Amino acid sequence: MSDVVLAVGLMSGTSLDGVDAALIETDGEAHVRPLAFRGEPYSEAARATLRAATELALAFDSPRPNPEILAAEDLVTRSHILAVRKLLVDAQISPADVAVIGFHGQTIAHRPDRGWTWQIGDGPAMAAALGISVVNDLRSADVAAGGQGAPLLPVYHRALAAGEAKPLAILNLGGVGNITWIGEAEGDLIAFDTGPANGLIDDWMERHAGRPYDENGAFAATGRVDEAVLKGMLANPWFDQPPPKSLDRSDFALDAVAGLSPADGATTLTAFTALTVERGLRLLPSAPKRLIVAGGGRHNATLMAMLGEACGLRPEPIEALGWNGDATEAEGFAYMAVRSLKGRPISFPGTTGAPEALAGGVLHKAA
Ligand SMILES: Nc1ncnc2c1ncn2[C@@H]1O[C@H](COP(=O)(O)OP(=O)(O)OP(=O)(O)O)[C@@H](O)[C@H]1O
Ligand SMILES: CC(=O)N[C@H]1[C@@H]2OC[C@@H](O2)[C@@H](O)[C@@H]1O[C@H](C)C(=O)O
Repeated sequence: MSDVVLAVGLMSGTSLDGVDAALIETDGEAHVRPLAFRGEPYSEAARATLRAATELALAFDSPRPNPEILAAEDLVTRSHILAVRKLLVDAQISPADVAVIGFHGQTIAHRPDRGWTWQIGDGPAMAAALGISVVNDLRSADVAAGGQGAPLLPVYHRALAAGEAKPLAILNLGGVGNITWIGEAEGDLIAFDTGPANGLIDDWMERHAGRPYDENGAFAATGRVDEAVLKGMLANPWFDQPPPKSLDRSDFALDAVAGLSPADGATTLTAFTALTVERGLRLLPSAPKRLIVAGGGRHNATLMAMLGEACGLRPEPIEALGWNGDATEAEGFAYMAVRSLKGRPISFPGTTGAPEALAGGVLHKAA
């Protein structure tokens, strides 16, 4: 295992909750050893800046320079640089010992249908500030080749699940949900976005409860599911559309639940998320033996209970496999950066709909 290196991965997800930074030791293949993790929450002001940038970017026909977006990018870059510095101090690792940083950046608009996806974050500035090579823009090559540009985590999920019984499903419940199905045969990898995961719940909580999210699902536990509203939301033909498919955080809205009480709205949206996953499971080649859950949504007890009921499969937090579900995404981008350095693929026909297995990412070398 001579080519095992130290790599940092950085993710700022669609929930705009903060920067996740992970340090792993990996060869970009089967060897993965998580070493350290830090989550750095964004301030309210930072969240507002990022939210404004996403609203602006979504209205664009294609990515182009804009002062507000450049200011948001500067914020993203500086927050991530700080997160890496703190992570390395915690881990007592010198920057000189880190081979590469996988810098996902902040998705401000995801429009594969228009031929682009846009993650902000200045790779060259980060490489210069930290003296470590940076791989960013991990989705664009896939979209340019006709893929969805997402989800990218499946290649990491496959490495994590190497020793587990198959078929296995790994569900990521972030702002948006995505699922990875790993089959028994080599190369059996299917993945797609399932729908909004916590995104709509967070929006509802912010608007009707003055809180950024429904901690442990306590609020949703107090309401009732409005079956008629839920049925209407699930009638969206997107859920039956076969993969590949991916979403922008804003592709679903709160209109359908607008007339409900705050508690019933939270409960109905939580049930909606659970049932979108059940719809996703129907699109898989075969039923998984286990449903492993990563991402912040695994902390929502009401959502996890509803998932179990909807899917007929007990959802297990990814900790059941010995991994830290708060760190999985950031670790995944560290792993992908190492693969990128080696020219190894990070997206596949079964995951993003890429025409063939594709490498991705843009390298910015440390000076
Ligand atoms: N204790 C908790 N109880 C309920 N929900 C929680 C809890 N902790 C986190 N969450 C939910 O998880 C979300 C964050 O999850 P995560 O960090 O996985 O998303 P993300 O990475 O930003 O999104 P994406 O994966 O779509 O890019 C929060 O916005 C919140 O809704
Ligand atoms: C465009 C974009 O940033 N998509 C995210 C988002 O958040 C979850 C889901 O939607 C997934 O497709 C993706 O992130 C994960 C990390 C992925 O690419 O696997």
